[in-house]
Amino acid sequence: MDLSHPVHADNCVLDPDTGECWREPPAYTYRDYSGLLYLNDDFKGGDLFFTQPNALTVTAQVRPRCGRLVAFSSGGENPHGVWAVTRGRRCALALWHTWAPEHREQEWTEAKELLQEEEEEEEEEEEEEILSRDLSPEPPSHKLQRVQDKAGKLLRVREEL
Ligand SMILES: O=C(O)CCC(=O)C(=O)O
Ligand SMILES: [Fe+2]
Repeated sequence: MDLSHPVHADNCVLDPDTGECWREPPAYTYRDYSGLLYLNDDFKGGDLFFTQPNALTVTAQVRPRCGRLVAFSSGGENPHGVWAVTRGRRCALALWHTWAPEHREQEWTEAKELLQEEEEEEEEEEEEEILSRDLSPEPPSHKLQRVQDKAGKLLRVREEL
């Protein structure tokens, strides 16, 4: 087989003899999802293909087209390679997504914290409002009870007195 990119998995070391894929260095073990964005199609050969863990049996093939994006999970379940480019130049942008917290972007963390703060403030305001209603001189016709639902969101359950 003449290949531009040998068969591999993106986050583990593939052993085609056993079909196992070792999630250890030198593999980029923190990769969770892979994306390939193709930037041109004026070349010959260079199709992306997926195989079974034996690295031989081709299960799917994708022709790069300008603007085509291929996405797949990065593990041993997706061994893939690239056939030889026989004419022209093939341009592609490889992208990887990780859930690993140590690779989290600082801005992402900050935005998440800001949103969390805002949510907590809103909850506090709501709580104060409910308390002040309960303390009002007129006898309340309803008692508001707060219940924490599974997703952690606050639900108000009106309980008739
Ligand atoms: O260029 C492609 O189609 C595949 C590249 C790839 O598999 C990789 O960079 O890990
Ligand atoms: Fe890859």
